[in-house]
Amino acid sequence: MASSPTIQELAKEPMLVIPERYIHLDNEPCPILSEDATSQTIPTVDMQQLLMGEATDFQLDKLHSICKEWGIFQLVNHGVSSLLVEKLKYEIEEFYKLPLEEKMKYKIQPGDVEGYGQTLLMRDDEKLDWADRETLESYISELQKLAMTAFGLMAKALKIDKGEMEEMFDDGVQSVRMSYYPPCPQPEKVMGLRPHSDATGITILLQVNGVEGFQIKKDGIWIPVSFLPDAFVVNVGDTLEILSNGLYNSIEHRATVNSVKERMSIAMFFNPKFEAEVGPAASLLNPQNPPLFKRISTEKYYKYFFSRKLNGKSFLEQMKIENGEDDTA
Ligand SMILES: O=C(O)CCC(=O)C(=O)O
Ligand SMILES: [Fe+2]
Repeated sequence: MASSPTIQELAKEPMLVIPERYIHLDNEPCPILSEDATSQTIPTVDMQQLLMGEATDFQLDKLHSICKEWGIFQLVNHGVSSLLVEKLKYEIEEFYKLPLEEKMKYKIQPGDVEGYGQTLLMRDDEKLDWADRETLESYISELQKLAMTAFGLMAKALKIDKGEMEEMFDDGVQSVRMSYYPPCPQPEKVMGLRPHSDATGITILLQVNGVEGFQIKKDGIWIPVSFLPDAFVVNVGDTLEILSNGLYNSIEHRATVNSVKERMSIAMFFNPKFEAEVGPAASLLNPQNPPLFKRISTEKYYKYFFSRKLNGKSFLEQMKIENGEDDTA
């Protein structure tokens, strides 16, 4: 989608009616909240408490039930320096303020996955230069440590072999999506980011400029999420739902826009490593608990990952074993 990097530019034109191309006719109840969708607070997980010896069992049980029932939480006391986070937010905001010509220097090239435009940024590529490189690099490495700690705790909570989690996610593939959602004169007709679940293990989301718009679908209802100051929003992705054999919930979510203020977010995705296989953890399976999902190579998984259109929980649907039959063998 390298051809449409200009939603930000488009939004600068005086406009009362939005171009057809951006109108979502298939919107489930329009992204503007219905009257009864009160803002609920998603559960909070305190990393410091989790890592404290005595509290561990209680905290782990709490983490476990949150991942099962919600698949999403605010992570506080996460240990990432707030100075670093504030610096990153500032630099992202400054980047989007640059004139188009400047931003276009970072334009995504055909065949590339990184750059200014509508796509993902991948790590480990020397051309990364959006925000000050050092800030983004430090943020990525801090979040990588945090994600590995979270995976370790989840393995404990799931009572699976730690090795099984590590096998899938240690030295895994990370990707980043920075999103800029301009204000829109008809916010009820468009979608910032359409409903989807993340194909990741976990995603760590940071809201950049304090403007809200992130919503989750819980028990069939869209719920707006208010970000706590200094918190990350962490969500379970499809591969963790699969690894946990359906115990953990890869939550469906979307981003809405408003008519007044632009919104920015940065999502870091932690995916399985290339050599791994995606499937339920063997240590969870037994005759009473048969696999609910197929096991596939990450090669197949990534083929899907890069070709997919965001569409609800369609990947998980595809991965489900119907009638106990595994047709991937
Ligand atoms: O911008 C947001 O708040 C959501 C981003 C998101 O869900 C994604 O990038 O997958
Ligand atoms: Fe997402």
